[in-house]
Formats: sequence, C-alpha cells, structure tokens
Amino acid sequence: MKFIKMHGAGNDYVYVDCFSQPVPENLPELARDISHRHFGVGADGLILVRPSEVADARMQMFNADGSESEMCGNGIRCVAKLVHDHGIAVKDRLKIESGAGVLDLQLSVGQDGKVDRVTVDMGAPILNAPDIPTTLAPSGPVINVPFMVTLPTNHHLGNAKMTVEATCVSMGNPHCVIFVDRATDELVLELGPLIENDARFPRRVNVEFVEIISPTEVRQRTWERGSGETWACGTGASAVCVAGVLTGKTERRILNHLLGGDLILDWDAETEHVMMTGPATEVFQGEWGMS
Ligand SMILES: N[C@@H](CCC[C@H](N)C(=O)O)C(=O)O
Repeated sequence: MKFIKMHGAGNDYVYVDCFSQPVPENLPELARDISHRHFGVGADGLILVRPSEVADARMQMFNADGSESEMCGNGIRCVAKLVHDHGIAVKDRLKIESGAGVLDLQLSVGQDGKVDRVTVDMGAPILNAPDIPTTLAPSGPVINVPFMVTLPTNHHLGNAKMTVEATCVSMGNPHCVIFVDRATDELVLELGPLIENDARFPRRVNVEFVEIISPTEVRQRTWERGSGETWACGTGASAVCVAGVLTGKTERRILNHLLGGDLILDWDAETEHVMMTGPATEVFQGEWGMS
C-alpha cells in the first residue's frame, strides 16, 4: 500500500490515495498499526482519500486508537493538497465530502505549483447540547458550565476534585473548550484524558485548553479523542473561535497559536460559518506492507 505522510501545523497523518489503489481492509487495525510512533510510520491517525459521488473527493479519518471520527480540520486541508498536487483534481476550489457534510475549500498555490495554504469553510457550529453530544445541559448551548472532575485515587494530588468551566461546541465532531490562565502539562495530560472519557460525553470528546493573549489572539493545547495530545487541531481551533465569542473573551476573527503552527479562524457573523486558514505540508511518500 502506497502512502503519503502529511501534516497541517504539526497534526500529522498517514494519507492513502484510494483513487489509484484499492481501499485497504481492516481500517481500525491498520490505523492503530501505521500510527504507532515506534512500531509503525508514526502519526496522529490515518486518512483515506476516496472517490465521492457528490464532491471532488471523500475524506475518511481514523484516530491513532483506531476509532473513526467525523471530521478533521487539519486533515481536510492536507486532503485538498493531495487531491491538487497529485493530479486528482487540479483546481483552486475543491469540494471535499466528510462526516460533517460536503465542505468548500479555497487553495493557495505557491511558486512551485504546489498547494501551501488552504482556507476551509468549516460550516456552522452545532451548539445544542444533545447534538454535540453532551449531557452537561438538557438542551441549548453549554457555555462556561462548571464541570467537576475527580482525580484518580493514585493521583499525586490524591483523590482530589477539580472544577473547570466547560464550553461545548461540535464542528461535526465534539469539543470541550476550557479557558485557563496557563495550559500546563498537568492540565493537558492528566485532565485531558479524564474529560475525554467522562460519561457526560457519550461519544467521548476532544478537549482544548486555551490561554487568552488578547481579544484577537489565543494559545491552544489539545487533548484529542483517540489520539492523545496533538500539535494542532483544526476542528478544535474552530470550536475555540466560537467558544471565545460565546463567552465574550475574543472577537470573531482570531489568530490561534498551536504547538505546531498557527491557524486563522473567522466566525462569519452573516453566514454563521467558521472559516479556517492554515498550512498543508507533504513530508514524504512510502510503501507499507508485510515483508
Ligand atoms: N486533529 C483533527 C481532529 C481529529 C479527530 C478527533 N480526534 C476526533 O476524534 O474527533 C482536526 O484537526 O480537526
């Protein structure tokens, strides 16, 4: 199986072009094996680029633990680059089908004729609690809702309880945004997995810890459902843009600094759609097979 390793702001996936070869079998198992940082290629997950009946291509994505997600913001920018640079559809506007519907993408082509940046119309956020889904409210939006987490008994702080404020947004996939003074390792690496797997999120959740730098600039660290800490999350950055406006902390257009690079987000007041702009990079190509 031929593959292409790509990343968007350091959020790295193994991409498989299923226009030129058959769709591989046992996808959850393949995602786990190929994503392994020591025994595989190493990635945050696996993304298939498949033919679509309604768009230029269809993206199907799996996290590193083999679970399938509806949508990947950094991934869809790389899918657009792959579709353009590898000759599947050489256009500067593309439609890509995902679990969150068919999205419109505007490609920016560098001097070498290859795509270097992509703007994605991420669509309108979903704010109704049962649709996110979360049980933090019976219905309606979840904004700054106190959320108590009990640390495990073997934790160095003991069986302590911590309360954070959760603002929940779905961008096709579920996100819990928590504004903090400092996004420390302790918060991201210890609270992240507890919140991801909390019963109040019936389909688990992606967790964003966000520092406000100014009303137009934030810094984000992400604990992703199914992959752990990643260096960026495009749907998460979009959810943060929406959460910042809902909580009155930021304006509609923000610059978001993530561990692996920057994204620009704009929650359009007229369309209610979130526009996300960021880089897409091809790292290398390879072949995966049993020898
Ligand atoms: N990194 C992605 C999101 C990938 C899927 C996520 N872990 C989930 O399970 O929903 C992004 O850039 O959006």
